[in-house]
Amino acid sequence: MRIAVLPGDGIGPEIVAQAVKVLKALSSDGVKIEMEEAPIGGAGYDAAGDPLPAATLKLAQDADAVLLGAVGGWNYDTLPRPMRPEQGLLRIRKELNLFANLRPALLYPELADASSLKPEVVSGLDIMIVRELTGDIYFGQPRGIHINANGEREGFNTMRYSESEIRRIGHVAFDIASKRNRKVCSVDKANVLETTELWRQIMIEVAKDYPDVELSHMYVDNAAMQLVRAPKQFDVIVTGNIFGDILSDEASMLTGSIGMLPSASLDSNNKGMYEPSHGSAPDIAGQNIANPLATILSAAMMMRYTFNSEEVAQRIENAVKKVLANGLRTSDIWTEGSRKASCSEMGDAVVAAL
Ligand SMILES: NC(=O)c1ccc[n+]([C@@H]2O[C@H](COP(=O)([O-])OP(=O)(O)OC[C@H]3O[C@@H](n4cnc5c(N)ncnc54)[C@H](O)[C@@H]3O)[C@@H](O)[C@H]2O)c1
Ligand SMILES: CC(C)[C@H](C(=O)O)[C@@H](O)C(=O)O
Ligand SMILES: [Mg+2]
Repeated sequence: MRIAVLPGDGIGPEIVAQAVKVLKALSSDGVKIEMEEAPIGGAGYDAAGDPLPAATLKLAQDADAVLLGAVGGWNYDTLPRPMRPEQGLLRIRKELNLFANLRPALLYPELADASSLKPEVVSGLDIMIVRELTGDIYFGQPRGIHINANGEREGFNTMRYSESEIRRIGHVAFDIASKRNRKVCSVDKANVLETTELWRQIMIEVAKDYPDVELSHMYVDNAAMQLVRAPKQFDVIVTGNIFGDILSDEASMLTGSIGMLPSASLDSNNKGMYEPSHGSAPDIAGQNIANPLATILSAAMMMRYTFNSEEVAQRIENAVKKVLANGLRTSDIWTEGSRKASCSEMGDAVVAAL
């Protein structure tokens, strides 16, 4: 297993170091893993004047999988847009054709008291959010800020999806639902936006190939409300890039913290990049207090999706469960009666539990 390790910025290096510890522990147990590190985001800009240095992209292209921390930081916000850390992330997703972003919102029973919702509303929660990742308003042209006919500045972006882009993410969602509880909820804003009216039409077409999977549709504003009212009604949610970005952060709080939500970003051959759903958390960077579990659980997803090793994936997930069951918590998921752990202590505990 050749893994490109891209720690990035802020808490990125702190949380990635914990996932690397876990991978090294597996490696010393006979799983063959080679890892090589490279800078991305602000670290890429600092090292090579580019948030996605050519050497980093090459390393990622040559690897079987990529482990990424997070990118971004306040000191980069005034750079010209192409130089900003977030552009490095968007470019690597596009370059590697990682169109399918899987964000599982799963409540570990031990964290029921850390969830933003009452235990009876969230217990047993297991939702898979399938977010399209290489299209939508993120990439649509034209975009920019120009002077309009009234002589004032005007900002504009274009929400755009082609039929084939919608179809391929639809198939990913239905394939996943076939192996779960056979329900896909497609989230759109078809009452207002043509792009998502097409989205809905294509989802209905894709559903014809999956007679045992039930398709429903929901407007995104209602979906945001339903996620906190009755989240267990969902099995698989499929949605576009921008709605998926927002809904997955919302769903993370049902699981206790944004620090618990892993992700896999896959191409059509399950080559993938694995990263927590959260960002570089500049407000807590450098303090060794970030929750590394989303990153460690992303490494488990890497074993499952790219390396086809369900057994190793479950070993990592079971180790996380064990640590939580033992009452260890980083500050974001800490509740009365549990023991507070730093980022590195949490990583050490998962390694010990392996
Ligand atoms: N995939 C990515 O690399 C990614 C994702 C989101 C945001 N960002 C970037 O990160 C920077 C900060 O963005 P933001 O503040 O909006 O979002 P964020 O996710 O970085 O942080 C939001 C809040 O959640 C907390 N948090 C996040 N991860 C945590 C963890 N593992 N443990 C404990 N607490 C955690 C932070 O401390 C903060 O209070 C920006 O530059 C943004 O563009 C990057
Ligand atoms: C940093 C940003 C480009 C990114 C996104 O919007 O996709 C982040 O919020 C995420 O969820 O991975
Ligand atoms: Mg996001």
